[in-house]
Amino acid sequence: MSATIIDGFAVAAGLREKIAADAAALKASHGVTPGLAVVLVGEDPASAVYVRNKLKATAECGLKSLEFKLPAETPEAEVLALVERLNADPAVHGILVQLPLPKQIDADKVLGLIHPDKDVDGFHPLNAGRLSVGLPGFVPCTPRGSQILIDGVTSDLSGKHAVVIGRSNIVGKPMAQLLLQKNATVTIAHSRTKDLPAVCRTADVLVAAVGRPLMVKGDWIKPGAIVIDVGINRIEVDGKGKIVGDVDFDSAVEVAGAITPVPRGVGPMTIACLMLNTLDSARRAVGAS
Ligand SMILES: NC(=O)C1=CN([C@@H]2O[C@H](COP(=O)(O)OP(=O)(O)OC[C@H]3O[C@@H](n4cnc5c(N)ncnc54)[C@H](OP(=O)(O)O)[C@@H]3O)[C@@H](O)[C@H]2O)C=CC1
Ligand SMILES: Nc1nc(=O)c2c([nH]1)NC[C@@H]1CN(c3ccc(C(=O)N[C@@H](CCC(=O)O)C(=O)O)cc3)C=[N+]21
Ligand SMILES: [Mg+2]
Repeated sequence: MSATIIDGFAVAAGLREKIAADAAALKASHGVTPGLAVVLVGEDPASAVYVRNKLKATAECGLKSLEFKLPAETPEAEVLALVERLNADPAVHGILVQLPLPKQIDADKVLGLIHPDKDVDGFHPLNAGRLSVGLPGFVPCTPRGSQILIDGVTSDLSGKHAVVIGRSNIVGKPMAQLLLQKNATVTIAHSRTKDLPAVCRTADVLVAAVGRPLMVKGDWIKPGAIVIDVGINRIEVDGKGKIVGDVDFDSAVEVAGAITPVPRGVGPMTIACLMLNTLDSARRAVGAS
């Protein structure tokens, strides 16, 4: 038996179409175009791909994007000043500071300065707190997009065991919060977890957000489980660069019930949810929601 392959690329395209229609309606009713500011410090080649995909998606959805490319050696104070300027700019509804930041810059300081009402990444501690206590706020894009894909293949997570591998503030922890809201029984695994394969084998839903290429093997997976592969890893195969996930897709697809590929799985959903958060932010700013 081979798993259903979850087409994140297609789901994301559908989402972008809906966002484009809603953005056009907001423009007609309130004369406002949702604006997203992306701040990129340094020349990380992986970041460049994401930034390019974001620009494409904003154009497709009829959103305005403002790009700020700063040299790698930019002092922290300058990044903080830019964030303050964007906080004060009424044409900017969303601010995204691409991570990782160069080492002279304290990421927590920068993320904490982004106005929580413009925090479309959902990384500000206020939005993280809101998610954890069940108040409305911005939900981080990757977990939000992953949850949409999970909802597409199962309507009831109640009492199901969900295992999230990874406990980062940007993926693992908020993913666990969303699954908990759906009444799943949630386990968060990480680098100190003992016998990770055995823990994974008990998962009805397995989310891998680790950053270790092809780590999760087919024999770690419970037959029929939903497998969401968040990992984006660049590796060399026969001297050629290739992107793979944290899941060994070829062995996992034989065991899982449904699985996301990499690329064209979670990645495009992250970007679509960023557009969604930016649209939501603009709606709130003009009192249209
Ligand atoms: N598709 C998308 O849109 C996105 C993809 N990504 C990708 O997702 C992956 C995870 O990203 P991110 O959360 O930022 O990564 P982090 O490096 O911040 O976190 C990785 C987590 O994995 C855990 N971990 C590391 N090694 C192991 C191991 N051998 N066994 C079990 N757990 C382990 C770490 O544990 P500990 O806490 O103990 O160190 C940590 O909690 C990356 O590949 C990244 O590129 C990220 C964001 C968006
Ligand atoms: N402040 C901040 N917010 C982020 O959301 C953020 C970040 N920093 N830093 C880096 C990670 C990673 N990330 C991805 C976004 C899109 C794809 C994506 O479009 N992936 C496509 C193409 C992959 C490719 O060709 O490289 C796919 O999986 O099909 C992947 C990964 C967002 N991140
Ligand atoms: Mg993907």
